[in-house]
Amino acid sequence: MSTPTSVVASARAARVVWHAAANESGWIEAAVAGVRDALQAGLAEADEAWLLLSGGTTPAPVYGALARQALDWAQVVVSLVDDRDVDPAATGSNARLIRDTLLQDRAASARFVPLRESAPTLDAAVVASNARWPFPSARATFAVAVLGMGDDGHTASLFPGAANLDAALVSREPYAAIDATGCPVAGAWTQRISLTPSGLAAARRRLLLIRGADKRAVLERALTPGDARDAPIRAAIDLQGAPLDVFWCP
Ligand SMILES: O=C(O)[C@H](O)[C@@H](O)[C@H](O)[C@H](O)COP(=O)(O)O
Repeated sequence: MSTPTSVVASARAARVVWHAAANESGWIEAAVAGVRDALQAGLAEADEAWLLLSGGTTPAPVYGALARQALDWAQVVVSLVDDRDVDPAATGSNARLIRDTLLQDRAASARFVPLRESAPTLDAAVVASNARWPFPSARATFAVAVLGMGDDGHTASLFPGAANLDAALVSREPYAAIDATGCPVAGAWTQRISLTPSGLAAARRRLLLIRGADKRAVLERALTPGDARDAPIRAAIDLQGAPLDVFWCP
């Protein structure tokens, strides 16, 4: 017997906690507090707390403010939710974004584990990242993942319409290669390495940073019944464990 639409919609809505701020400074403060609290919880139970970050144009001010937080950064491992198949010094590199924003100030003492640089080719980088994946672990916890979302409902580099999206959505590996050729929101960076829902499921906390009315509407639509292939953010919303903490401002 199929589940009534209203039940699916309310089930998804219950998997999201909204943290709406009136302005950018309030949004930054709330998001930084969310990440800091998740890292501190992770450090309270393990020697190492992992923080996986997304790229894009939205999170930089949050990462810059986070870098100034008084945390035991030497016990934090920073890695990526996804990256593009570009040189680490290129403007489109998420690794470069993290180096330029988060790995400064107090957070400079964190260990950084980039994705794309770990091997000569994208496919080899996916193999290396999956081989290196430490979770579950007795000494490290995947404390928090910071996600973004595009206007097409993608998160990480899980783009609707991507050739290998279906396989990535059901993969048991933490990372997958994504060919986002033909996906408008991917822009010039069509070849990607991305966390899969399996990889994201290992995170104790998952935070989504979005801004503006358009993205709020995209997320509200994603809370209605429908397939994650049409709005891959649904794969993050539907994960078991802690609900998705959404930090939004106009
Ligand atoms: O590599 C990337 O592009 C990101 O990891 C991606 O998941 C990003 O978070 C969204 O595309 C939102 O990007 P904006 O913040 O630029 O809208």
